[in-house]
Amino acid sequence: MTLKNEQLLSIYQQLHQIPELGLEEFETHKFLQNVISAMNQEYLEYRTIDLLPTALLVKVEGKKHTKRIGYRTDIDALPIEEKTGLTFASKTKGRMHACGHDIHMTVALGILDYFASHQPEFDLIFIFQPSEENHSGGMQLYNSGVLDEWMPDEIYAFHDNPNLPTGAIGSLNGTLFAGTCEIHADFEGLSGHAAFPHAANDMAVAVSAFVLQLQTVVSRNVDPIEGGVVTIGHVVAGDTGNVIAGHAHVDGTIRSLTQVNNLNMQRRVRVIAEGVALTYGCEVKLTLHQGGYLPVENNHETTTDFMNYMSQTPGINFIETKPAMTGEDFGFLLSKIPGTMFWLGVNSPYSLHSEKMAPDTNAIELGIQAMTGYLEHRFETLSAK
Ligand SMILES: CC(=O)N[C@@H](CCC[C@H](N)C(=O)O)C(=O)O
Repeated sequence: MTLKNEQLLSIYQQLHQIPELGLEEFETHKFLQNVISAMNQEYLEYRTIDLLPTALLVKVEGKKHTKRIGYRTDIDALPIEEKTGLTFASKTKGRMHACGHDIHMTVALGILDYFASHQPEFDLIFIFQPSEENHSGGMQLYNSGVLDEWMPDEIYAFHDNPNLPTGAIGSLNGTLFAGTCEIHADFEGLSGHAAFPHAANDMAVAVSAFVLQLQTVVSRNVDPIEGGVVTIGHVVAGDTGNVIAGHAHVDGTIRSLTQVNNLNMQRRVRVIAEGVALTYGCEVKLTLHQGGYLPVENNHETTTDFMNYMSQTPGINFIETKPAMTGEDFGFLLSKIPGTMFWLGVNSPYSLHSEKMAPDTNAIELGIQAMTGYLEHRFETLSAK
């Protein structure tokens, strides 16, 4: 059987209702297994990973085994309270598929279902990967060795994009997404009475200086043609208005389109933190964590073929996009396996990670059609080589 559009929509709505954070996607894993177990099993083989129990790999045995193509979807959600008002909104308080990984999973299931009943020319490896938003699920999966026997020769994945028209396919040759590095810093000073600042060491002042000085990293240390991002999204200091804060904490992110630039920005953030500690006579504990969030660098050969197919095939709206400062741990997989990441338009007025993000679900069918068509075309290209 092949899944009909109403069934795909129902799968999407059920996934949307059960968002789970990275490494906790147990219900999602079970749901995926149930859906896949109803497909034609003739060509399917499965792998799970003891150390990453929510991951699931499915091989579709091809007619030939001389090439292997990987297709990856992420499966985790975000710690966000949903405010879409949808009838099938999240059933779990404080959890939401606000990054559209439920769309990614549904499209992956649609493609898998198609090839489960139309045996592919070569082996296909479907990777249902946990924890894209944090904990570097892609890197953990790769390092687990699960792919060693099933290593794809090339790999593909997409991210949904609320700014593109429904079903549009976007990509580029080169770096699609940024490499990211998390910033976490704790400042320790001395709390005291608001009336006696000279007898205390105010971490509200120190952390303010840190946040302001970080603004010089992109403006003064980065080649303006290359660009970069340093965002501090979370600052806390002290507890009340008449007590000097003895402790402050910040969380943020560094983003750049090259790894060289990312390392340069990390070095500047470290120097600024040390400088603030010296200036304000406090202790600072700084953690910079990049993990597997390397820049997403599309391979020239696969991406040229992908873009040619998408731009020349009737019925596909292909848009050559600019690089974006979003991060993706698919960057790690692309640093090991050549391949292509692309966008799928879902036309929503609300951005990724918004509590109101509600993708246009018509994109599901269009995404499945575009990608099954491309894979069939890719098999022909590879067979002719
Ligand atoms: C597509 C997307 O929104 N990805 C996330 C990836 C987060 C990486 C890491 N946890 C970090 O915060 O640097 C993004 O925020 O871009």
